[in-house]
Amino acid sequence: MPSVTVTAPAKLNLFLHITGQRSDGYHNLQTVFQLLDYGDELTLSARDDDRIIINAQGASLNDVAPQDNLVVRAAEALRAAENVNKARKKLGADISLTKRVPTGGGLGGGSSDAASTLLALNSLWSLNLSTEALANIGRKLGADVPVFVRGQSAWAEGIGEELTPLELPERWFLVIHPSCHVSTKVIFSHPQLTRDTPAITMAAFFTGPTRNDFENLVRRLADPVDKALIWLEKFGEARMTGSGASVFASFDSEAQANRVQRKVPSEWHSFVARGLNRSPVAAQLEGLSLAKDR
Ligand SMILES: C[C@](O)(CO)[C@H](O)COP(=O)(O)OP(=O)(O)OC[C@H]1O[C@@H](n2ccc(N)nc2=O)[C@H](O)[C@@H]1O
Ligand SMILES: Nc1ncnc2c1ncn2[C@@H]1O[C@H](COP(=O)(O)OP(=O)(O)OP(=O)(O)O)[C@@H](O)[C@H]1O
Repeated sequence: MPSVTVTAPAKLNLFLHITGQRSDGYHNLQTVFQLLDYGDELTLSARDDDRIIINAQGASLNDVAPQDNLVVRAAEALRAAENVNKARKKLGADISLTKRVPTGGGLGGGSSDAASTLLALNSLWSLNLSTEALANIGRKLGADVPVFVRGQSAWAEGIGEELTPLELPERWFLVIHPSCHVSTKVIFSHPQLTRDTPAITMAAFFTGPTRNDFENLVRRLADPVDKALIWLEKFGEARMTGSGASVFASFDSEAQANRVQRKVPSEWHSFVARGLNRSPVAAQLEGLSLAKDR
């Protein structure tokens, strides 16, 4: 059975404005997704029966049952999709997941795992679904899945699914995950969340002031996030990503980011990553297509 190893890159939200709330409760946003060269790793192979078996290793997935893992939910959603010919063959897979991205960190780790699973199984199962079809399946698993399916850093509007690819300047990021978890659902439904930031243009992102609308609220609710931001602000402009709890600052070079990382207090998890305009997943899957053609 052919197998393939793919990355599931993490993301940062370089800014995040909440511009309104829809009648279904979801919030309209403006954000820039910056993909990172740091992520989880998945190795997948097709099975000749219809079982989907996950073997997850690494940090912080202890409380997630296998059937709730976004990897398994993505595989099941893919084979249940309308445009998949179910009569053709058994669609099963063995999937091993190595987690590196802190869970619930605003780094999109679970969403990226789901997207990489959709992309890899589309190829391994020879389904030939379009990127558009995969992004639509992904959207039902999480608002952040489509950007990872499309695989490019992007300007996003709507609930995060209206994407315009961006070429961002090359930067290095120091990301700190203070040891606390912020629930996306809880923070989105908080009565004190700012939900009426006026929309800006894409050009204003590059030139004007922006912020993360969750940040002030999360700082008040989660002391470790406040402490991490105060610490990181000594070295540059520090900001929270997504709905928290991770915070980041950007640097011109890897050496500068590494120098600051060496000073990070030991109670916080941290990593240094380069910003990517393109996800490595498409290139990783090209190798699989070539092997299948041989
Ligand atoms: C904060 C961000 O990470 C920014 O990139 C995303 O908007 C969140 O994306 P996500 O983690 O994939 O979130 P989902 O799993 O889709 O949603 C979790 C919960 O957050 C709320 N939610 C999410 C996205 C959104 N635009 N508005 C919302 O109100 C909903 O109550 C939803 O039930
Ligand atoms: N493979 C997975 N990796 C991480 N979390 C998973 C996975 N499968 C299910 N989950 C569940 O999804 C929740 C969200 O995880 P994730 O790491 O994507 O959050 P996040 O980084 O805050 O995401 P976002 O920035 O999209 O809000 C976790 O708390 C966990 O219970």
